[in-house]
Amino acid sequence: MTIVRLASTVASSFSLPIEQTKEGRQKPDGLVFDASVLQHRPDIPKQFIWPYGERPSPDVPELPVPLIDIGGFLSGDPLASMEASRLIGQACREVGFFLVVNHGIDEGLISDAHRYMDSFFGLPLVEKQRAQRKVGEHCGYASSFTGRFSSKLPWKETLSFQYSPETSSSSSNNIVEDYFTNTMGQDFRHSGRVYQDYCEAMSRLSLVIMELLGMSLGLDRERFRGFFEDNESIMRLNYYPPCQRPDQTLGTGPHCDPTSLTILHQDHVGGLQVFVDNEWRSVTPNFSAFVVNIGDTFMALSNGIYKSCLHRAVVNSVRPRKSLAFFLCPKYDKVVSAPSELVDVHGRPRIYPDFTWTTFLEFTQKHYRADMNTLRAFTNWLRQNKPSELLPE
Ligand SMILES: C=C1C[C@]23C[C@@]1(O)CC[C@H]2[C@]1(C)CCC[C@@](C)(C(=O)O)[C@H]1[C@@H]3C(=O)O
Ligand SMILES: O=C(O)CCC(=O)C(=O)O
Ligand SMILES: [Fe+2]
Repeated sequence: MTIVRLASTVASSFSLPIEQTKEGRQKPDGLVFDASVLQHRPDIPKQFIWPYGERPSPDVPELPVPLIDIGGFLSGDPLASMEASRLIGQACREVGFFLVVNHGIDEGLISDAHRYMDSFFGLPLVEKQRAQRKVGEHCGYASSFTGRFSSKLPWKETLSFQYSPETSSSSSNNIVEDYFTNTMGQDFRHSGRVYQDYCEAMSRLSLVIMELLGMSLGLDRERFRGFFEDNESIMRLNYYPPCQRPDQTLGTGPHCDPTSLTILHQDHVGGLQVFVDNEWRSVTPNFSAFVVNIGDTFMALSNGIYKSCLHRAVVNSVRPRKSLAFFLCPKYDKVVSAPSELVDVHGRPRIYPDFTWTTFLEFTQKHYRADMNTLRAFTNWLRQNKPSELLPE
């Protein structure tokens, strides 16, 4: 048995809601992902070994991801805005992934956000565990998800935290900065500030993209912007340590994001792959661009017109890889329901039942491990369970 390190206080406090409900498995042994040890091991623990059919292939062709220049839209140029929304519409109907350039976000802020990831993930495991993610919660430090799943573990460590912007009805907030100091101590005030600023920039950018998405669907540009203005989003720092058997494992398994819109920034290493036309394709790193993709919640909001696309991340044996993922999510109790303008056009009925992000998030944390079928499984689950406040009889 390959137990790398037993940390009884942490491991024994885990329960396995997802594995128990979905696959009926038992609690796994006390495997704890200590990257400083595991990254050098020529044999990897069996829980990280993925089945043959799901392992990464060595030569993956590059995906030509559409490059959307939003500089003209930001400066109010009507022709450039129409062109940007047309290209976004095309990308979202076809694949659901695109790159955004000329976004106006300070490169220094992006570099700092990457740099402070090195500081956090470079800490000894016990220190990172001060921010340990608890069972059933989606925020905090997670290493390989040993507490939630017993097989096909992802080769990564993550730190996730909540972000919601200051709105006219909320008092000024330092939600991210406070999270860092409350969980990690005063020494983390500066990194907390960097991620607070980064989240604010991401939230603003996501609202701009929401305007373009609305326009591209023939709606008022304020429609989706207004819906997400009071977003309750998730920021996630993904750190993928080197792995001596990158051919046997995955950094993040195949999934569609259950969230609404993801704005990802990957470092120079590379590892993001998207499943298009029945094959995996890699997305080449571009430091001056953000990779944007539609998530399941926006797919439902667009009545299935825009696609949430399957993707994953692979690891390598030499260099750690970092990515910053901002997951735009609606305010928890807002009802996600496609606007009537997108229903019954071109013979397309309303495809998804109404739901709230609270219910969908809970589904992914307690009942279902996000994969390529999350939205369909959630829809079926909703129809069977019928939360009375959400579904008509
Ligand atoms: C709501 C969420 C669940 C996951 C994080 C996220 O904020 C968005 C995507 C989800 C995830 C990344 C999809 C792949 C599987 C997963 C377990 C992971 O590898 O991290 C997912 C996240 C989760 O914590 O359930
Ligand atoms: O690290 C990456 O490139 C992708 C990560 C991802 O898909 C996710 O966190 O949802
Ligand atoms: Fe993802």
